[in-house]
Amino acid sequence: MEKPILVGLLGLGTVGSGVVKIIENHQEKLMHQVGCPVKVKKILVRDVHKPRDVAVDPALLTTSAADVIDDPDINVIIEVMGGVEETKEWLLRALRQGKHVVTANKDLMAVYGSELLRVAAEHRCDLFYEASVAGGIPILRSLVDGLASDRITKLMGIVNGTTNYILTKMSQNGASYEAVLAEAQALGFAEADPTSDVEGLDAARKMAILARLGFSMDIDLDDVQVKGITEVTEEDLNYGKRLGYTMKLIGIAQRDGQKVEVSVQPTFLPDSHPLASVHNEYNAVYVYGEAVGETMFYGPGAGSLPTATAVVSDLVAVMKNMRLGVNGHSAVAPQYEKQLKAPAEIFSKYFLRIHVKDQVGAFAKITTLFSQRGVSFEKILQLPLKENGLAEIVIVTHDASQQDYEDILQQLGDLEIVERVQSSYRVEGEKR
Ligand SMILES: NC(=O)c1ccc[n+]([C@@H]2O[C@H](COP(=O)([O-])OP(=O)(O)OC[C@H]3O[C@@H](n4cnc5c(N)ncnc54)[C@H](O)[C@@H]3O)[C@@H](O)[C@H]2O)c1
Ligand SMILES: N[C@@H](CCO)C(=O)O
Repeated sequence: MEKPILVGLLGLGTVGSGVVKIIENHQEKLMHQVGCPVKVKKILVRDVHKPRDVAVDPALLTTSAADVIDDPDINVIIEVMGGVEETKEWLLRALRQGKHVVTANKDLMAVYGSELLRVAAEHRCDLFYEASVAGGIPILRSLVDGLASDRITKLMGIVNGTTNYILTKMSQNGASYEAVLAEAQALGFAEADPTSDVEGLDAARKMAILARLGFSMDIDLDDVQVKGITEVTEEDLNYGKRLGYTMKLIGIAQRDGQKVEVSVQPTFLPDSHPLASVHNEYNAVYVYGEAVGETMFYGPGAGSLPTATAVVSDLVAVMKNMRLGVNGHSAVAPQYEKQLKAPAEIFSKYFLRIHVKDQVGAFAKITTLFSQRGVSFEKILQLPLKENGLAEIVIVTHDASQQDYEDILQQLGDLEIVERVQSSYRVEGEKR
């Protein structure tokens, strides 16, 4: 029998347990694909005595990272422990010793991906990170290989399972935000600190990775405009329903000419849009290519086994490369210089909900602000409020530039008749 490929695992939590299960349960298939057995040789954990939901030989467990990273027999390091600074140092150490790396860590790849990929190439090592974006959906490989011949112009996706789970349950069952977040944590979708899920940062990291690959530009996390779902209310979701919209946390990366925009924000989509029917922890990424047109990739975006599938598929890719002797080509330097759009160059429709004093002429003052900027209304609702002398106005605009819209919002806030701006969201996915 051929010598086995030996794997070192960093982390044995939700994803790590799934990785161990898949490597054990699919041994025959892996063997068929790569022609030799695959064995987990060492696993880094924090507590060797902790009960686990996967059976592992206690002799494999260690609390010393060096036992895994510096083991000369280990060929591939699988990093599923999370963290950024220390994790980066450990992975650099592994790469410099000629070990291939597979990681599910978008926090790391969004910030240090370019550096890690460069060091991997210098040492003729593979560094794959399919699981870092959209869990079980093979979206990175689809962009890099499947759509390699096309020019991608837009990526639009639901790339965070936790927030999609929360928005789905809030809107379908009227469940409370806190209760559903706790459910998502119990189901293993949420990050150890779910702030990065609900405040949009997790999705922003994934969009930075997607945009970098899709547009072949050095997009940084700081280039992504981010807004999370913490301020989304039941009233907003209900108004959306009345207007035929579904609320989703949407990542958008769009290229017009040489200029790009990348953002993550709660967004209203028409109910008929394919992304509107992506529910619970499922993810989907819409990819528009100049030649291919529209494609959509759909699947589970989080969870133990779906994510582990992507990790182990990366492991298979590393092993196939090892057999062919072609490791170390996973990094392709960006082809284009990054050019970000200015706010005056970013266009969309907007949903706006404001509370105004129910007085003669109030509405005219509001419409004047919009018309001065050349922004027209597509839909308007006005309802009296229980609160004394106030009315609620809901507006959906036609296309407006982000610059014009932000200026209007600021001027609305200064109007004496406007009590408060309740909420404001981008509206996407309608024919322009
Ligand atoms: N859970 C998912 O659905 C999912 C999906 C895609 C990507 N990811 C990513 O995969 C990684 C792991 O996620 P998870 O959900 O399995 O997290 P987890 O918290 O369930 O597991 C991480 C494990 O690593 C261990 N660990 C962390 N630092 C360690 C250290 N210094 N030494 C020893 N052990 C350490 C923790 O004790 C924990 O058991 C993260 O980067 C996450 O963003 C998770
Ligand atoms: N917390 C992440 C895990 C998958 O990356 C999510 O909810 O999508």
